[in-house]
Parts: sequence; structure tokens; C-alpha cells
Amino acid sequence: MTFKVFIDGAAGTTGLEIADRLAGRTDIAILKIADDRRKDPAARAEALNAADAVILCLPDDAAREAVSLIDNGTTRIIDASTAHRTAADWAYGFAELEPEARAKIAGSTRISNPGCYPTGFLALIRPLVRAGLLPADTPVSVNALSGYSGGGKSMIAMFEDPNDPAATDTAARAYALSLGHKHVPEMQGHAGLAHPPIFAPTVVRTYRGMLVEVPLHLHLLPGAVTGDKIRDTLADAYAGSRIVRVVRDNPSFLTIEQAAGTDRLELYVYADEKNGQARLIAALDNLGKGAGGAAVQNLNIALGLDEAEGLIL
Ligand SMILES: NC(=O)C1=CN([C@@H]2O[C@H](COP(=O)(O)OP(=O)(O)OC[C@H]3O[C@@H](n4cnc5c(N)ncnc54)[C@H](OP(=O)(O)O)[C@@H]3O)[C@@H](O)[C@H]2O)C=CC1
Ligand SMILES: CC(=O)N[C@@H](CCC(=O)OP(=O)(O)O)C(=O)O
Repeated sequence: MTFKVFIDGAAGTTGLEIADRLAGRTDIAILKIADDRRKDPAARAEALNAADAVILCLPDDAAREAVSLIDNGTTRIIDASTAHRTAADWAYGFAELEPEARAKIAGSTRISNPGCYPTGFLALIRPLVRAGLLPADTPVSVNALSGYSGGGKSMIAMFEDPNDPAATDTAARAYALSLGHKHVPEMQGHAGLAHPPIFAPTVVRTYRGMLVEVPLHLHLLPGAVTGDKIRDTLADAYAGSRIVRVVRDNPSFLTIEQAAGTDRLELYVYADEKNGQARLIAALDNLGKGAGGAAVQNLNIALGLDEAEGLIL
């Protein structure tokens, strides 16, 4: 069987990543529209309704518009934007996050792809909240580094503009300093936390890749929470996953590039029980498990295929 798939926003950063992963597959036929009509709602509506599944790689408003253009009740939608990530009537497209998540994705025509930073954060924190190691009212911070492709075509153009010294002379840029980043409700909501985490992201001069870190004060948690206990809880939560991997041998340093170019999500736990401190760190590719890889995984699940088909592991 061949499924018809339309990528709305196929010329963008995430759209191109997804097309790469689907190229050469005999079970998927990509529907295309002429380049000069790629923003034409009539042409998009035709492709959106003809497809078995669509992947929206668009800004939030255009993603909402695309959803409104689909009127057949059967096309499965995977939305890579932020528009529907906390909507109760959409399945949250993080198959490994909850025991029932995969079945919800498989049974839904509305699937929201997680944000890149929330993917790292939630993978580290949600199993700990669910297991009761981290009470829901624990104050939590998230420090993160992202490659500049995380900001899409406009940020790529800015970082690569040879005539803009403000960009080319910048190695790292801390941002979201107003504390109001759009990913915070997604992180808080899907983690099940009572308070919004303090989110401190930095974009760096490398194209792709991501490190997401949650520091924890173990001595403030109830019970004797150790690094081993956290690692075992995470390992149980992701047992059998080919994509989410809990690494047991801690290297002496981690790099933003180490999962770049892959769809893997690597989780590390560093702990110093004597001083009651831990650093939980996720390494991923913002364009891999953080966007395109997750979208292809969700597509596979929605179409009843092997979830890792076409992924770079
Ligand atoms: N980059 C990343 O690491 C991640 C991105 N995302 C999300 O994925 C979505 C896409 O992001 P990204 O690929 O980075 O962004 P880009 O800016 O690289 O690509 C967006 C694409 O959408 C096109 N577009 C804009 N408006 C319309 C419209 N009305 N109709 C059809 N096409 C339109 C743009 O056209 P044009 O080429 O003319 O600009 C562009 O090609 C965003 O919602 C983003 O937040 C999610 C996780 C990670
Ligand atoms: C470096 C950079 O700017 N990154 C983007 C997030 C990229 C991403 O995850 O996209 P979504 O917002 O759709 O999840 C940002 O912070 O807005």
C-alpha cells in the first residue's frame, strides 16, 4: 500500500528535513504543488484534502489556516508548529512520553509534534513526576543550547549573512530573557508541574544540535533520591525504545553536536549525592527528534507502520 503525504511548508527548514527522510520510500508518495502556488490556499486545500496524511511545517498562523482548509474528516494531520501543542483535542505526538501516548497518536487525525526544547525537557522530567520522585510543585529550571537552524530560514539567513557582523561575530546568544518563551506552557503542561519552569535558552553558532539541562537539588526532594534512582526510573520509562536512550556510562563532557544529524534522544544523569545535586541532560538534534524525525515517527505510527522507518538512528 502507498500512502499519499503532503508536506505544507515543504520549502522550509523542517519541511526539507522531512522530505529527506521520506525520499526513496516505496510506501509513501509525496504530493507536490507548483512552487509559485505553494502559499496559495486553493492549491494547498486541494493537496491537504487529497492526502492520507499531511505534515504542517509552517508558522503557527499558517498551520491554523491549513487545519481550517481540511474538510474531509479523514486526513491525518501532524502539525510541527506550536499552534496545537497544548490543545486538549489534539494527541501530543511524543510516543515515548506516556504509556498510552502511542495508541492516542495511532487513533487520532490531529497530532501535534512536540517542540525541540520541550522534547529534551519532558523526556527528562515527566517520568520523574509520574513516579513521584519529583513532586509536582518542585521549582524547576531548564538551561538549553540550540543550533541556529532552530530559528528556521530567517535565523539561518541571519547567522550566515557575511555582511552582518552582529550575527557573524556572535558565538552564542542568550535569549527569551523576558521569561515568556512560547515553549513554557507546553513544558509545564505535559510535565504535570504546578509552576512554569524557568527557561533559559541560548542559540549558538552551529547549524544543528541541542543540549537541554535540568539541574536538580536532590536534598530538597522527599525521600532519598539518588542519581541511580533517577537513571533507573528513566530507563524503565524508555525500555525497549530504539530512539530514546538512557546512557549509563557518563562521559566527562557532552557536546551540542553529539546527536546532530540523527533522530536519537540521549539522556544522561550526573549526580553528586554528597552535596545533594544532580544535572539531568538531554542531547538531541533540533531538526531530528526535535522536529523532522519526530514528525516522521508520528507519521509512521498514524499510518500503522514501523515507527522507526526512515529515521536516522
Ligand atoms: N527549525 C526547528 O528546529 C524547528 C521548527 N519547528 C516548527 O516547525 C515549523 C516550521 O519551522 P521551520 O521549518 O524552522 O521554519 P522555516 O521558516 O524554515 O520554514 C517555514 C516555511 O513555511 C513557508 N510558509 C510560510 N507561510 C506559508 C503559507 N501561508 N503557506 C505555505 N507556506 C508558508 C515559508 O515560506 P518561505 O520559504 O517563503 O519563507 C517556509 O518555507 C514552525 O512552526 C516551527 O516553530 C519545530 C521544532 C523545531
Ligand atoms: C534557536 C531558536 O530560536 N529556537 C526556536 C525554537 C525552535 C522550535 O522548537 O520550534 P517550535 O517553537 O515550533 O517548537 C525558538 O526558541 O523560538
